Parts: sequence; structure tokens; C-alpha cells
Amino acid sequence: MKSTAPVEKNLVYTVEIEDLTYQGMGVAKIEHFPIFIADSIPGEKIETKIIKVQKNFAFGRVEKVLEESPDRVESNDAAYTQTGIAPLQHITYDAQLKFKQNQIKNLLKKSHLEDLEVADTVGMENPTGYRNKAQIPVRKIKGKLQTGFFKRNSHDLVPIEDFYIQDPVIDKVIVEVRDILREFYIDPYREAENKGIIRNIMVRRGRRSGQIMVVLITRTKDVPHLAEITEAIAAIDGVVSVIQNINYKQTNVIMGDEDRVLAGESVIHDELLGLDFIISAHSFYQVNPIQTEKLYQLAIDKAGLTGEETVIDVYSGIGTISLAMAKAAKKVYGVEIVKEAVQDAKINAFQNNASNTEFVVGKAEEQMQKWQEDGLKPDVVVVDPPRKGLDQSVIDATVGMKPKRVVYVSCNPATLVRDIDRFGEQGYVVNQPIVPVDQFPQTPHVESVTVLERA
Ligand SMILES: C[S@@+](CC[C@H](N)C(=O)[O-])C[C@H]1O[C@@H](n2cnc3c(N)ncnc32)[C@H](O)[C@@H]1O
Repeated sequence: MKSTAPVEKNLVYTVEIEDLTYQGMGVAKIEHFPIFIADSIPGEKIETKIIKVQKNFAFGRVEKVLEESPDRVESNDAAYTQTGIAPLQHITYDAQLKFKQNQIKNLLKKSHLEDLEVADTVGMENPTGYRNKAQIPVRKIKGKLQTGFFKRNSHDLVPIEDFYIQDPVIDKVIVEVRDILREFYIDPYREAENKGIIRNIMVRRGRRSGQIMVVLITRTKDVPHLAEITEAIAAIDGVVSVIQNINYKQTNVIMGDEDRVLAGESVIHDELLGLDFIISAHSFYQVNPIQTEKLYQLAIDKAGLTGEETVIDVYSGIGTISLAMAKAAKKVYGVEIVKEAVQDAKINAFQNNASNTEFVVGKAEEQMQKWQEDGLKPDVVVVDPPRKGLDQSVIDATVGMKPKRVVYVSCNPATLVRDIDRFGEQGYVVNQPIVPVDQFPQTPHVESVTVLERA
């Protein structure tokens, strides 16, 4: 069937950028037909070459910027945009912060909640080199083992050594591990056939502690020269934990279920808000520790604790928010689905003398209902869900327990706005500005804190 799109692949068009998608792509329109163009900014006039045409939209590439936005800065490396590591790198940091604030405002408007205020985004002083965790694919390119990142919407590896938004020490460790794997001729993973050995390298580094964990994610349990490889990795400055994770499956999910500690500890330590945390390979830990302290402090301040409150921390991970709140509350309960994270949380509570905490492994959907049935009466409920937001059952159980306040830490404004609406139907209202906190500079991700109060 012949396409009815008003644009044709490989042809060049002059367009004006009208908007920025939540993925950070510029949007232009020709006869109302949207064209998504990476590396472009609203207000710019550009020449774009069409690279892909779909039924209802097309993708274009910037050929030439004819009229430049004042928000444009020199891009660092095309690979950061190509791979989606840093899709906003071409925009000034101030404009990035504004973009994030506007994303929440626009979504509120679409849901007829435009009366709610959104504060200025809390930014970072140095918005690069912040990530404390890397999960890097390993592939063979022209016969050589390479580490880097996949091109957007593909599994074609672009070799990268400086990842720009990652802790530069982590970048260095990845290169060292890559060179060790090269030295022993370890076969990189071949996805199409589910063959080869080394799939990914995961590196985590405690910003305060300097402790480094290296996880080799392999397709097979047996790895040639594993003892020598382990010894060489364990000798890298700062490495305190070397782990093998085995993922046999042909899947996009990075880690498998089987782990073995090859050298050192099974965890690393890090410090947040004066508390010491252990973090294991499978546990969630916020990736930007500098901003995390600001985010958690905001959540604590907004919870309005006096030392007398019962708090439930839903989606508690390794207990970071729970323990930070436990200092100012009577009792904190946490629920989290990942068993290892809950084990970490219990040890973290013990290490930090937080005897007023209790952590449960479970699905928030079930545990909240159970707590409600048991007659638990929290004063404050903190929720920090994954991107899909809250299940209706979590909202119902929360409302059923009648907390005075719900502090909602969100990493996805679309589900946040949906959930504000659902809470609103049950009498919980937002009286204070929603505060975006930039956890992910140079990327379009938006984190925020909202307080809902019983009307
Ligand atoms: C955004 S993280 C927040 C973790 C923690 N509050 C922190 O800041 O480190 C979301 C957490 O929810 C957990 N999770 C995902 N689905 C869940 C569910 N249905 N029930 C309970 N926990 C879940 C994840 O394992 C993850 O630890």
C-alpha cells in the first residue's frame, strides 16, 4: 500500500521545531504530520533528512541548523545522542531544568489539574559524571571485543570509553575490565544465536565510600581463565566485590537469577544523609547520590515528622527512605518485592541502629491490603514506585488506612499525574507545589516529590 505521508525517506525538508517529546526529541510538523528529530530544540529552524517513515509519523535527522535556539550548546559527542545516553546534551542545563518542570505542568494541564503548582526543578551544580552504576553491553565489532552502548532502538553497539554522565572512575574500570577480557580472548555474546560468553559488565561505585562492585554477566557458567580474570579485576583500585551473574536466556533482561561471588564481598557500602548502606548486585539504589540526598531530604521535610508518627515506606528498596525517616518517626514499615533488597534493608537497619523499622518482602499490592486488614494506622505513607506508578489496589489500601499525608516520590510524571487524579477521587488533595528534582541531568527523565493530604 502506498504511504499517504507527506514526507519521503531520504529527502530533505526545512521545518520549524515546535515541541520536545518526553524522550527529548524535537517535533516538527508538515501538513500536521509529526516528524521526530533528535538533537533539535523548540524554536529552531532546521533542514531535516527523513530517515524513517511510519504510518502516522516519521523520524528525521538534523542536516543543518538554519536558525539556532539560544538554548543550544555545543554537543560533546554524537554517540551520546545516537545511543540515547545523553539526549539533552545539546541543550543548556537551565533549559533542561525548565523542560522538566514544563513536562509536569503540561501533563497536569492535560488532566485538567492546571491549578496545581510546580516548583522550579532542583538542579545539580555539575550535571555530568554523576551516575554511580553502569550496565554496559559487550559485543564483538570487526573481530574485537568492545564495550559501549546500543544505538537508540537497536542492538548495534557503539564503542564508548567516556560515558559523560557516569562517574569517571566507573568509565575507567569498564575499560580495564574490557582489556582484561580481551587479554584472555573471552567470546562476546552474540544475541541472534544466543551464543558467546560475556554479555554485560555491571559496575557500581559508592560515591562516598569509593567501593566498587564489578559484575560479569555471562551466558555460561563456565568461563575460560575465570580465576585469572577474577584476580586481575580484583586488583583494580577500589574493587571490593567481583561477582558472576549467569543469564542463560535469550532476553533483553540484563541480569539472570544465578550469582556467585568470585572475589571479595557480595555487597558494597555507601553513605547517604549520614547513614551507612550496604547494596547488593540486584538491589535498586538511586543512581545520582548527590541529588538523592536532596530528594530524600525533601521527602522527609514534606512528611512533617515530629517523632510520634507511624510511617509506611512502600517500594522501600534497601531501606534508604525508611531509615532516613526512622530518625524522626516512631515506627517505619517497609515493603519491597526484591528479596535481596529486603535483606540489605534489614542489615542496614541494624547497622544504623534503627530498631524502630520493620521490612517485609512482598508485593505492595498485597502487603498494603494486609496491613489495612490488620488495622495498621499510618500517619504518613511514602510511595516511591517504579515507572508504572501505583496499582489501584495500593491507592485503595492507602486511602483505607486514612494517613494524614501521602508523600509521592515519582520517576514518571505521566503515572504521577494519573495517580494524583485517582487520589483526588478519594479525597486526597495537593496543597503544596510539586517539586521536580533533577536525578538524571542530560536525559529527559523527571523525578519529583508531591504531597497529598487528606482533605
Ligand atoms: C524507584 S525504586 C525505589 C526504591 C527506594 N525507595 C529507593 O529510593 O532506593 C522502586 C522499588 O520498587 C520495587 N518494586 C517494584 N515493583 C514492586 C511491587 N509490586 N511491590 C513492591 N516493590 C516493588 C523495586 O524492586 C524497587 O526497589
